[in-house]
Amino acid sequence: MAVPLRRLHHVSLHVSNGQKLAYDLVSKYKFDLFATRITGGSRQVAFRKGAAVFVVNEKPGCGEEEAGGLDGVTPKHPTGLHRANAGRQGDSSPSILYDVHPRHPVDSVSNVCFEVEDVERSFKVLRHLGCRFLVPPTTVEDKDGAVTYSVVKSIVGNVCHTLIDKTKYAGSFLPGFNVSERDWSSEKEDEPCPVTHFDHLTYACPRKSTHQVMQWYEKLFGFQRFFIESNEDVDEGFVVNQDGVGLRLTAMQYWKCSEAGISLPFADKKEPDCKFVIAESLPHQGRNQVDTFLEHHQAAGIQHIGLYTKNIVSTANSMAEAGVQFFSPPPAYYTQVGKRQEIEEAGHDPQMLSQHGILLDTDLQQDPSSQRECSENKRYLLQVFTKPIFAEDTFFLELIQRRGATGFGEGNIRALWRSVQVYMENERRHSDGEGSAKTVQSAQ
Ligand SMILES: O=C(O)C(=O)Cc1ccc(O)cc1
Ligand SMILES: [Fe+2]
Repeated sequence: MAVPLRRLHHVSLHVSNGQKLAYDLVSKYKFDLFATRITGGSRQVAFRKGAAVFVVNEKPGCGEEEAGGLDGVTPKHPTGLHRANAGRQGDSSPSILYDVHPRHPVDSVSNVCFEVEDVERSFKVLRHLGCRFLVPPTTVEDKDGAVTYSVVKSIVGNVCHTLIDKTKYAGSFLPGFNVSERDWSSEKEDEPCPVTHFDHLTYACPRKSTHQVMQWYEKLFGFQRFFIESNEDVDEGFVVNQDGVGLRLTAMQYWKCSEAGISLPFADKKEPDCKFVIAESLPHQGRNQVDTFLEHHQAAGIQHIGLYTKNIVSTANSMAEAGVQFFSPPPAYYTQVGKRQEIEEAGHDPQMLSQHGILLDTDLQQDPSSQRECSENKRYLLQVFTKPIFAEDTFFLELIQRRGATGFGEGNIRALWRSVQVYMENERRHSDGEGSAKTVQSAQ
């Protein structure tokens, strides 16, 4: 039996320069810094935008090992599964909570933390199914109650999952963190960046690994296949093989309220949570974004995260004004007769979309269940992709606004790839000219 997931709680990043990323997340991507945990051994800082929460962990200095990251938890308690009060500041405080210090050589987004019903039980079930745990069930307390967590290695590269049970915790984030006083629940009406949650998370994986990854998530966490396109082949997935793009995409999702019928205080009906996309490259198609990621990241892993926004134009505008760089397709994209009409029929202005490289794809599938909200029965989605956010050409963010369309647009993927190629070509020319070894930097 799979372990049911309640919801995605946060995504954590491990970087060498936490201050730089904190600055970028707040000043450029408009996230709010809302919780910190700063000890002698580490800095953990949490940022939120709606329900999208990132925890940035600064990598400890050289020489510290993975086990050192758990200091005080596993080594001192090799058999005991509980360790109360670890969150209280003091000598016994572990250097990192709710995660491990990875030994990954480059900055990486490596932990997706899920809330589960029962961490002890999940641990037993998953261990029985062959999972490797980096942290056994561990309890952390503060004045607002207790949280139990455990960290399991996933089948994808350096990705881990923290499983967390917050049912006995009344605080607003996690024990051990100092949370700022502001009321984060209220949503501002005139919010220029209305990002509400993580829409999807995309893994870059080696060729032919998709089935194994899908099976792992199905068997262990009850994920279900989600067809990106109605005529998608079950085995082949959604294949984009045109214009020099050679990608195989397969998507899966889970439900916030599990099949087991658990009643949740925050979700009274079943609804899909964040989708997971597995991307692998097709052979003999030349370079592509997935291979670039695998090379620079030195492992399979989280290639990008789609942030759901209610207004992509305003979100992209305000992020761009603050210095975020987006990939833009060639200007001809917005003047092609078909695309221009498609954009206008969707009620958008091609000129506005072109300013920041926003792409639009219309979904022509017939699915009466989601046509209500769309004009003229057309479902579409708008996407825009940022340039990589770390020093290496690896992880990037995406903004996505959906109008009925639940999948991903093939046209958008091809347009994105063209933009990346133009960008890489310019970078190459630039670095050849300047004799610099630098690859991609999000600039400013
Ligand atoms: O379209 C999307 O948002 C996806 O997430 C699919 C995808 C996967 C990998 C790429 O390199 C580009 C696009
Ligand atoms: Fe995406």
